[in-house]
Amino acid sequence: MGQLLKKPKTKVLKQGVTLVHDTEAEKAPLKYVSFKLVDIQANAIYEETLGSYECCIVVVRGTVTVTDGEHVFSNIGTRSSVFERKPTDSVYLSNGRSFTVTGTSEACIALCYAPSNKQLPTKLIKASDVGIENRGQLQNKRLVHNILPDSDKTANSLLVVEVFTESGNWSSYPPHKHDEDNLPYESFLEETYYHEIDPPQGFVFQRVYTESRNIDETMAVENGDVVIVPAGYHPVGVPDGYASYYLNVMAGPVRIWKFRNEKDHEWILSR
Ligand SMILES: O=C[C@H](O)[C@@H](O)[C@H](O)CC(=O)O
Repeated sequence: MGQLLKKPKTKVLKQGVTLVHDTEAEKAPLKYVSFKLVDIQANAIYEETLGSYECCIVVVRGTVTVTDGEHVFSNIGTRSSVFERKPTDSVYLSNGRSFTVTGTSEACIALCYAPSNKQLPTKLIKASDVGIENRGQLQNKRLVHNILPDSDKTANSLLVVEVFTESGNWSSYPPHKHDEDNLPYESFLEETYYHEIDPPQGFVFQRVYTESRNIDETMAVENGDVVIVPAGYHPVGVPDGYASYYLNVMAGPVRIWKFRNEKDHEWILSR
């Protein structure tokens, strides 16, 4: 297997708290972005103190209570499955903050990290405040929940978005990249994908490839996998009969999402 596809690797941290993904521990080839996925049982507590990182805690499913010692966000989370296709609650915590997450039901949280040196206020990103976008046409349609878009100044470097792609459709397509620090034409953003598939025995195809093809991995991605995008184009194709969910984390030297479509495939936008 190449180095960009990460399968779940469970590690019990303490009673009722299981680490499922940890890109840093898995030595992912990333400098800016890191990602953890944690399963929390009811009444179990995950705790962490952030160094020079900020973190967006996304309540993937179930409900939790988050506190940083000053704020308490009780019983947040809106769904028992991502495939309810509704936005969820998230919490932004800046560098230097300590926090705990207590399960108020059986829950799964995504911890999305990026560098941060200027401490910003802790913030509950309510489901009702998440921007919803229907993008694309024909077989390129997808539903996007903008949890932390670059237009939202809550964070210093973190960008977080979740994307739903229905049966037989493509997303992150036409292939685009954001791997050159060349504004205003393109920004450099590393990216992670946390994938879920419905029904869960399904798979999606994702290719990650650079202009030079020094990176060129085509993966069959299964439910619960993570894909690392250090650079390059990164389209996703969803087989007939299945639905795809992925949670994206992006970060780089400048917090702007400015991508470039691959010239060979840009024509599909003008149909
Ligand atoms: O760069 C961002 C990621 O590729 C996805 O969030 C993508 O933009 C989703 C989409 O528009 O298909």
